[in-house]
Amino acid sequence: MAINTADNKKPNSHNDERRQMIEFRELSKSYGKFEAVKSLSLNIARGEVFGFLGPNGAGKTTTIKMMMGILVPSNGGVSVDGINCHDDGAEVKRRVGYLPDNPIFYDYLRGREILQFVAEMHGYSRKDAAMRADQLLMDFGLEEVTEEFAVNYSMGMKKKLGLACALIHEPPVLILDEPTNGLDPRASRDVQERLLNSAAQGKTIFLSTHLLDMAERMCTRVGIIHRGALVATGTPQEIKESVSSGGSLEEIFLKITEETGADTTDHSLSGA
Ligand SMILES: Nc1ncnc2c1ncn2[C@@H]1O[C@H](COP(=O)(O)OP(=O)(O)OP(=O)(O)O)[C@@H](O)[C@H]1O
Repeated sequence: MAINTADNKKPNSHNDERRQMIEFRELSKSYGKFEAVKSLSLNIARGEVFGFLGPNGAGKTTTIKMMMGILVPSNGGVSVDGINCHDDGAEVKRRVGYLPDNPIFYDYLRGREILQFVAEMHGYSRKDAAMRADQLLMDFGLEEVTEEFAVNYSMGMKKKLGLACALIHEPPVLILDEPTNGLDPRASRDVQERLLNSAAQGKTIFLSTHLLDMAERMCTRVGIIHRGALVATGTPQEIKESVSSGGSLEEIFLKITEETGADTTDHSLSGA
């Protein structure tokens, strides 16, 4: 089963083009003969919180790495705010805050130093970088570990520090790979609340996850990727209604990702 959408259409009016913040155009990636991402076409509008859902190995991280210019597409492309992610990675990074699945820091820099360093890399003066760092450390409840080396941070603290790094230059777009992976429920809830605050400020958020309850709580729209192909997009409610009435998103997700193994039926849901 595949649920397809009007996303696959190219924007055909000036208004459409201005509305879109992230545009995937037949984005594909092969590792040797293995197709990890298959002709992904999708538009994400400004201000959307888009959940990119998929089981292990579906192609989420590969897609995000192409968005960040870390991997070169085998075919097609992706742009952020009209800028091609492959051709002009530096411009894209000015507009995007990126949280990798496993954020890596210089182990022997302290939390405050890492944030200041990232802020200065984004062009803030030393004084402004220090102020931004202090503000974010407080926002994320890390004020008690500002002088601790990152090597000693727990997974939850590292994720929060990574998110603070992603937000430090106040980007309009956040691209987050499994933002709550490995967090305990309290830390996960903290991070989700922080992201909802960012969404309320009008940021466009593209996040990958396999946690369906989080997607349901946070996302204005979701896309399900399975074996490299986008098989469904729509609001969580639309997806639930399209497959069966009354089912949870988890049930739908299991159903879709089970059936798509053998079936490529198209199910159109919503426009971009
Ligand atoms: N460098 C690589 N070389 C070969 N195959 C790769 C490489 N990186 C990823 N793959 C394969 O591509 C597929 C997609 O991987 P990817 O990491 O994008 O999935 P994912 O959806 O992020 O999975 P997970 O939720 O487990 O992190 C997987 O089958 C993976 O084994």
